[in-house]
Amino acid sequence: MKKIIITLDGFSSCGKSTLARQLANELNYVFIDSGAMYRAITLYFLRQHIDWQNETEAVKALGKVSLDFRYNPITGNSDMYLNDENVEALIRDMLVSENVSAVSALKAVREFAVAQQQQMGKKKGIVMDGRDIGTTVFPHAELKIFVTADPAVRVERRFKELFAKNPNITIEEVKNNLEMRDYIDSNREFSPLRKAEDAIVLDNSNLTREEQLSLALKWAREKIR
Ligand SMILES: Nc1ncnc2c1ncn2[C@@H]1O[C@H](COP(=O)(O)OP(=O)(O)O)[C@@H](O)[C@H]1O
Ligand SMILES: Nc1ccn([C@@H]2O[C@H](COP(=O)(O)OP(=O)(O)O)[C@@H](O)[C@H]2O)c(=O)n1
Repeated sequence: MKKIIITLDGFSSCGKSTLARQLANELNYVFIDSGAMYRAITLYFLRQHIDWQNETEAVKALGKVSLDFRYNPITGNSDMYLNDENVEALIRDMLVSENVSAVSALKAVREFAVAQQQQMGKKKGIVMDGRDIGTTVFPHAELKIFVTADPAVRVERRFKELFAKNPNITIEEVKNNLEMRDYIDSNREFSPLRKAEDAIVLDNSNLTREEQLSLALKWAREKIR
């Protein structure tokens, strides 16, 4: 059967990874959470105290970063590995969330991540979510979805998720982080978050996970046919 590339882009916490994972499972495709790669790079920079505004230092540090996704048989998902260490939980930390958009705005970081993402899509049969997947990484993808949801709904969803892991987190903290990242991601010079012209908009503010999947699957099957 014909294999395609499916891209999902959009603001923070609107359900992109959830939908991308669901789609990949249904279609037996590879799912790549591109945000995890930017988060892992950020974790490395923070740990090594890299002055990332210094381009030479950032490029040198990137030379020591090795990223890969490995299947986790317990969760059934793929975990992010940074230099052979499973960092899946660590990269969801608030400290990483506070710095990831600044790191992701750097030209050297984008070139580093995008080249690897394009390589992963060579054989097609892939669902990738992020901010610039339909615009920069795979501009010729067969199906592009721009996921969106009401800002208050997005804050509530992310808060619920983070609160389950850390009851000290406040809704204000989550809201501020989402607003800050959305602003930086949309206004940066290289590969800002944009809806690709040929992307379909999916507003899931009032959709269940099952409803969003069935809509997206319908679009995917129309393209695969
Ligand atoms: N349709 C939905 N209804 C309710 N919660 C959802 C829905 N889709 C995703 N979520 C939840 O919202 C949160 C953010 O989803 P996620 O997929 O991580 O978003 P993104 O990848 O866009 O940042 C997660 O806790 C996820 O389980
Ligand atoms: N393709 C991508 C994916 C993520 N990112 C950056 O990485 C951050 C974290 O991405 P993420 O997908 O994990 O974000 P959320 O799931 O928290 O919304 C984003 O806020 C962007 O700054 C990016 O620049 N380009």
